[in-house]
Amino acid sequence: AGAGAIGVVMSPSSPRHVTLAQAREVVDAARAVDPGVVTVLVTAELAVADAVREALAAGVDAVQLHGARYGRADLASVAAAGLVPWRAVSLADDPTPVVGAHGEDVLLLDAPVPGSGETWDLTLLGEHRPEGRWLLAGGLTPANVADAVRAVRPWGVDVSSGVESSRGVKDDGLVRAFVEAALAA
Ligand SMILES: O=C(O)c1ccccc1N[C@@H]1O[C@H](COP(=O)(O)O)[C@@H](O)[C@H]1O
Repeated sequence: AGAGAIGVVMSPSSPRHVTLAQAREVVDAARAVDPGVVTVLVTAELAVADAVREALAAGVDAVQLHGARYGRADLASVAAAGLVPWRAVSLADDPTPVVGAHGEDVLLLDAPVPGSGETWDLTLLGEHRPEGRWLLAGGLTPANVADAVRAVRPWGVDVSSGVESSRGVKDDGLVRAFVEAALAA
């Protein structure tokens, strides 16, 4: 649909959790369509050593670690394995977010519960809107993504629930509508 990156969720309690074989299949399929697409292993639960092992086996480019449980040492472990570290937090975890503050290449600002489809109050960012490579996430949909982009001007956006027909099932039309709205904003 024109997205610059795709994620495979490896977080056992998520309805989107995939096996290694499924992750490889998704990554290979995405690259067949767009060899330049960035592929990301997404987790809020795996120990970093497990996330790195699965990421290398799946052949992804980056690892997106969600939540305050992951710190600088975890992001360093990702980088040491030759993978690109992405840090994902809510403002409750990090009220004054700065890209790279924990060694991440990309910072993602999300609602408190990742993958919940819940929005959060973007005005809370106030004067602490990050600069550089940061992604906005949390309850984005084809209907609200343009307003959100115009409000806080992120480097990019990320979505999961808002492009699904039912929980855990992506909808091709919604994905296309989301990317179109985001790129036009
Ligand atoms: O989608 C999940 O189930 C998930 C599980 C564990 C960590 C992250 C997860 N998703 C990420 O959550 C945000 C926002 O999702 P939503 O659009 O609000 O549903 C996004 O970064 C997803 O990659």
